[in-house]
Amino acid sequence: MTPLAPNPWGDRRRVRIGLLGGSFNPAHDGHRHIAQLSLKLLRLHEVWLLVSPQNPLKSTSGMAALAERLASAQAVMAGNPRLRPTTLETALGTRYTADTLTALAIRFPCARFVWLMGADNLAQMEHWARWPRIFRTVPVAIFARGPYSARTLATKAARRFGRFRVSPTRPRALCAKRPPAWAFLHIRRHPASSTAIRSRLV
Ligand SMILES: Nc1ncnc2c1ncn2[C@@H]1O[C@H](COP(=O)(O)OP(=O)(O)OP(=O)(O)O)[C@@H](O)[C@H]1O
Ligand SMILES: O=C(O)c1ccc[n+]([C@@H]2O[C@H](COP(=O)([O-])O)[C@@H](O)[C@H]2O)c1
Repeated sequence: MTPLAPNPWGDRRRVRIGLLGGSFNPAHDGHRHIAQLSLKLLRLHEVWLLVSPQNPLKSTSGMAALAERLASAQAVMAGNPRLRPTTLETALGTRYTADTLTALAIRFPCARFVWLMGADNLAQMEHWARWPRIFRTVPVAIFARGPYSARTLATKAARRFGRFRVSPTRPRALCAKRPPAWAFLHIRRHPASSTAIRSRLV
């Protein structure tokens, strides 16, 4: 994909795109698991992986180069052209998710975006820059992960937008919802984590 082509679809269809932001340091099967489930459960046309130039809340120490993390995402997503690793945040010059979503909405007016993330990220989202704007810009799908699920539903972000939570039994309706709208999806959990992979490498 040419990341900043004005309209990759060339028509006025509202294409449904899931955005999976991450460090991908490195990418793993847990990422592929939720990306594939997103295509299916949310009826998405594509998932774009946004390989982050640098998570503002993570240390730069031990963070592999962007090109290396992109290559790992390409390797893990290989074989499914609807799962697209990108460096869109670098191209857009954005670092914070709230800014990325605003920039993408302007750049791709024919797309309907939905933000995808694991339950661990919902738990720390209250520390993200201008995080309520994320909920007001796009629908959000949160995937069960490890031990986080029960605990995250009690966190600040979940409570603040609690009344906008939609039923997880109809996830495909999420994309068409006007934000704020979010769903917690009780999927089969996948145990993979980049931290565990890195610890095996040293
Ligand atoms: N096994 C998994 N199950 C569900 N969601 C996951 C899983 N692994 C990663 N994610 C989600 O994918 C996104 C990107 O994750 P990230 O690249 O930080 O991987 P990670 O394994 O969480 O990394 P690290 O261990 O370095 O924090 C985040 O929203 C994260 O919650
Ligand atoms: O916008 C922020 O303040 C912010 C703070 C922490 C994480 N994020 C985003 O959350 C996504 C997941 O990050 P990570 O490092 O947990 O894979 C990724 O797209 C980051 O850019 C965003």
